[in-house]
Amino acid sequence: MKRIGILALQGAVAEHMHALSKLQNVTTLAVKTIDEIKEVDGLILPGGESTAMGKLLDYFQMLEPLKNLINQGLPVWGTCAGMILLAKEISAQETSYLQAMDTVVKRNGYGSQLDSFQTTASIPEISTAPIPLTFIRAPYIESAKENVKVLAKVDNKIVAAQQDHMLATAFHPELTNDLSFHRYFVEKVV
Ligand SMILES: NC(=O)CC[C@H](N)C(=O)O
Repeated sequence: MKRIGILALQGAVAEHMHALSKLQNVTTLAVKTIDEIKEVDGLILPGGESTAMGKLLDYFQMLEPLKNLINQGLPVWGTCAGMILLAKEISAQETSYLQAMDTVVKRNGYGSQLDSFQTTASIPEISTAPIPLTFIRAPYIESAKENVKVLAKVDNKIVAAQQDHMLATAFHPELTNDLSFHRYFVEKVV
């Protein structure tokens, strides 16, 4: 049995818990403190608003301890805002947060909320079937070092990537019925 935490300071927490509840051999925990995070085998940083989540992490003095846990190998998956939190650099922004993945991320890379969209992509590492992708005021990875494995591109922009125990998606698998990214995280990354 693997225990997956979802960082529950802000954002799409319930949706990830719901998706994970459909998998076998997984229990979920909405985590709000570093002590709770130390109890899980893997952590999801959900979508939401990266500035708000970053401020909350800072306010609750969780930024440095979480950064250390990730550096020590805690498996993490950042979706959308979570992907922004994981990036070493955020394009056109001075502050970045967990500085864990060797990526430069562009926030709101597709424009405003109204430019949210859905598409499908074939991502062989994740699933043999095409995967539906939901982008909501999404970021993309502008550039990544060669130790970052690019999993998917949409319109030639990197939208899913993995670096060792860290997974990042610009889109929201928890808002679709496709469980392949959740399964991949739990089985292959954690
Ligand atoms: N769906 C999302 O997580 C959107 C991310 C948001 N636009 C941000 O910059 O944090």
